[in-house]
Amino acid sequence: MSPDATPTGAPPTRSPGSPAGPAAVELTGITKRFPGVVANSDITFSVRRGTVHALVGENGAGKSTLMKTLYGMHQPDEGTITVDGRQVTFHSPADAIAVGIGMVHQHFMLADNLTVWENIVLGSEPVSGGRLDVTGARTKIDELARTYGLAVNSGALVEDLGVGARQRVEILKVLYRGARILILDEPTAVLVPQEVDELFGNLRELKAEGLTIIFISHKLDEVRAIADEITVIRRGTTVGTADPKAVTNRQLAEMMVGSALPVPELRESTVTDRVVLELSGVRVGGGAGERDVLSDIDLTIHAGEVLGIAGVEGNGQAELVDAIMGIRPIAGGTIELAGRDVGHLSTAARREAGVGFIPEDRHRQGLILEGSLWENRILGHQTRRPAARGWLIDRAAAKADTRRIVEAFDVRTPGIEVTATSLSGGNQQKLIVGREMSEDPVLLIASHPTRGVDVGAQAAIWEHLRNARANGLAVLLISADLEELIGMSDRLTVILRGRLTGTYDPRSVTPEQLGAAMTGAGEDAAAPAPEVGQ
Ligand SMILES: Nc1ncnc2c1ncn2[C@@H]1O[C@H](COP(=O)(O)OP(=O)(O)OP(=O)(O)O)[C@@H](O)[C@H]1O
Repeated sequence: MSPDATPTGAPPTRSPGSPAGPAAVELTGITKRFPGVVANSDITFSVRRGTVHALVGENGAGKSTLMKTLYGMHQPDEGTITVDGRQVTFHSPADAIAVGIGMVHQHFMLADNLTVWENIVLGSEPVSGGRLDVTGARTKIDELARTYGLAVNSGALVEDLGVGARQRVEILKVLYRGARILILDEPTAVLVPQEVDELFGNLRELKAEGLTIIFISHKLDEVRAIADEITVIRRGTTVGTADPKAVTNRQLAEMMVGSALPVPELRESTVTDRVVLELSGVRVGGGAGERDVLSDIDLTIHAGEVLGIAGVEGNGQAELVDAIMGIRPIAGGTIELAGRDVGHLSTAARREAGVGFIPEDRHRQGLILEGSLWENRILGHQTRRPAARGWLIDRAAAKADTRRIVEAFDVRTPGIEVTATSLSGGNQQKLIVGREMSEDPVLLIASHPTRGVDVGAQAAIWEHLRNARANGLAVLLISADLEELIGMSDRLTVILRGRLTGTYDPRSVTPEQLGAAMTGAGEDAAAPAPEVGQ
């Protein structure tokens, strides 16, 4: 450990590079530079065979870069990679796959309109006698699924699967290619608690079969629950390796960012009686012959109020957000913003009326990845100040405001001319949150606002939300992180199969009760919350 990284109440650490058992992976002296940034600087990282090894560190610390190097997506400028005792040089992921390394990315890469087995074999189709060996492929997949307890129906269409099942398909896909070393990039970010338990069960089975798992995560409780060892990186360098049984969250957070762990909490109520958003009887159709994806949605949010929505992914939250933002048409009901019917306005007109939007998928809806940071600043806000001057884009003002956001939201970047794609995931998220909270929106639709950000940045985003709420912002908060939902909401509701199924008081509800309501098991337990601010 470097002396400046020594946290107070130093956690038990081992110097990196001296694992007890045989190493499956040994990275030595890895340095990787990008223009203006040293993403990895002389990193040493060692993973014992048959263990689960977590990699933690603040946003932009260099975790993904290191894993992409191990997976052959980047070539290191310096350093060596050793897999199972043999030094290797990768020119592409195909080379990494050939020695048994597989990577499951945060953004799933499955084709929705294909079946599970088709997705799994895609790119390495088995051929027998010049023809696609469907039976052979399916038998092999079913065997893998059984061996590792990865329950999926290989004949199902991927579009019909929930997030947890999709992730199992991604894992099966890398196992099918013979991976013995699995890299998982923030695998639990999109999962609800029950799914996290299932995933951890799967990881234990994989480990029991001798596989090695490396995973990146910002969720320190989970890291301590599943990992055999934890390596912390900070500003591109290895800080140390910790024993999860002996280290606390606080010590880990201090190793990562040099600050204590934040807790989401709202403190005093700021809820007013001024209604900002009102949905009455909103219905969204599911397409020809399909049942509605949203039915009878009644919902009110006041100025100064955060309404949290809990739900297992795929229960209508994406459609609800799309309906409010005008991305999807409504088939019935009304949507009023500050008393004005906006239900049939375009997305641009709704934004113009003061709606900020932090989308669930920052790559598809939040950013132009190849655009510069300042161009991304004006994305979706082209007609508004500071970017607009009459019909023209005011570049100087847009750039100045981008610099302000970078500063205020601590976006770690060498400048505002770099492309969004060159930012780390967490820093991309901070840029979006900063953009959407600028221009004083009256309503903020926030889908997973702190997904993928480190504990320090999470605390900063919560603080920005709290301040804006105190100034009268109404927030619709959707999050898979129940602690965040409970801590940051004035009122909570659960979405289940396209309906809102009860209101909960965040001051008394437990994550377990919410979890039960999310799966439909706790419908009876729905206790009406005192109507806040009405
Ligand atoms: N393709 C790229 N081009 C330029 N810079 C890059 C590129 N990829 C990463 N970087 C930079 O390298 C540094 C490390 O980024 P990396 O994505 O590895 O961080 P991370 O630890 O995975 O962060 P997060 O937790 O936010 O995902 C950051 O400063 C990032 O901006």
